[in-house]
Parts: sequence; C-alpha cells; structure tokens
Amino acid sequence: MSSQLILASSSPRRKELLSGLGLSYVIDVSDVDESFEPGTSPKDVVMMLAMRKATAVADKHQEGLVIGADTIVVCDDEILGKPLHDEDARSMLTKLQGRQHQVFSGVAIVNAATGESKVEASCTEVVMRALSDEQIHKYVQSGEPRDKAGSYAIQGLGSTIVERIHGDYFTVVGLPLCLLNEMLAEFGLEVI
Ligand SMILES: Cc1cn([C@H]2C[C@H](O)[C@@H](COP(=O)(O)OP(=O)(O)OP(=O)(O)O)O2)c(=O)[nH]c1=O
Repeated sequence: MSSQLILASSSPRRKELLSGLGLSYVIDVSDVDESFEPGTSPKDVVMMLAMRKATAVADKHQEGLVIGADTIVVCDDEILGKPLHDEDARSMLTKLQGRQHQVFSGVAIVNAATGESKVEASCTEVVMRALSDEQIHKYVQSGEPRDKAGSYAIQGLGSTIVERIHGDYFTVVGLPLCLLNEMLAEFGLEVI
C-alpha cells in the first residue's frame, strides 16, 4: 500500500505514539470546532470529533490516509475535556481524586482519495488515588495538566496518581494503538 499516512493532530503524545509503530507519516492539522450537543454520549463525542479532525484535513489532500483522534474523561456522566485554566484543572482533579472514571478515545481514518472512512472508539477505566488539596496544587503547578483531557497525564508525573487502570493504556494517553492497527489493516496497511 503506497498511500501516504497523515496524522491530523497537534498532540505531541499522538505523534510520539504513532512514531513508535515505525510508519512514516506527515502531520497536517486543521482547526476544527470541538463543540458538541449536550446529552451526546461520550462514545459518540469522541467518534464525532475524531472524524471532524480527520475529515477537515482530508479535504485539503488529493490522497493519503488521514488519522484523527479525540480523547475525553468522563466522571459521573460529566464530560471533562482540557482545562481552560489552572483553577479548572484544580476542580477537575478534586472531582477525579480517590475514585474511578472513564477515558474515551475515538479514532477516525479517512481515505482522502476516495472519501472512504472508518471511526471507532475505545474506553478505559482509571482509578485515581486520593489526593490532598496540597498535592493537587503541586501537580497543577507542574504545568502538566494544562493541555490534557481531565487535567492529568498518565504518561508523565500523573503516573504517580493513577492507582490502576482496566483497559488499554494507550486509550488514556490519547491514541489506542491496537485499535488503530486494526483499522489501518482494513485500509490495507499492515503494520506487522
Ligand atoms: C487523560 C490523558 C489525556 N492526555 C491528552 C491526550 C490529548 O492530547 C489530550 C486530549 O485532547 P484532544 O482534544 O483529544 O487532543 P489535542 O487537542 O491535544 O490534539 P489534536 O486535537 O490536535 O489531536 O489529552 C494525555 O496526554 N494523557 C492522559 O493521561
């Protein structure tokens, strides 16, 4: 399969994860509206946004397989995206500490030449350990929560506050690699 791979993401995590598969790819990003109708299910939100990101980039290309992804955290049916500011991060972490929540990641692939597309989602349960206000303050001060859904990064300093997970680790980081591999295979691109 000679089709070029295009990652429609500005996330350094997704770039790092895709690079780990040893595939050559380019990055191209389009600004998309990340809003959604209240009441939309978390799975539908991440699939819709992943597809929006992939389609916006595919529209600019004659050919290539375009990958888009989206990640959200869900706690008590509330969808938590990236924090707007440090106070928002503090309030998300206060809600998440000492209990279980879900992380949903959606992946979309669009063939820019044919318009053929596929979209899937994956969900992982995460248990965060109890944190004092001081510990939350210190973590927020580190700056790490800033551009992360739910205001933490399991792959960074946040590894010290995640007690356990049930499900795929890469879904939490932002790009479910096993699922992506399956989807790429459906487009004729075999990773291994
Ligand atoms: C929960 C969690 C999220 N995240 C990150 C992954 C995503 O980058 C981010 C969720 O925001 P997204 O809106 O999914 O992605 P993004 O804005 O960073 O990048 P783009 O839309 O261009 O693809 O949260 C982590 O890095 N670690 C974690 O443990």
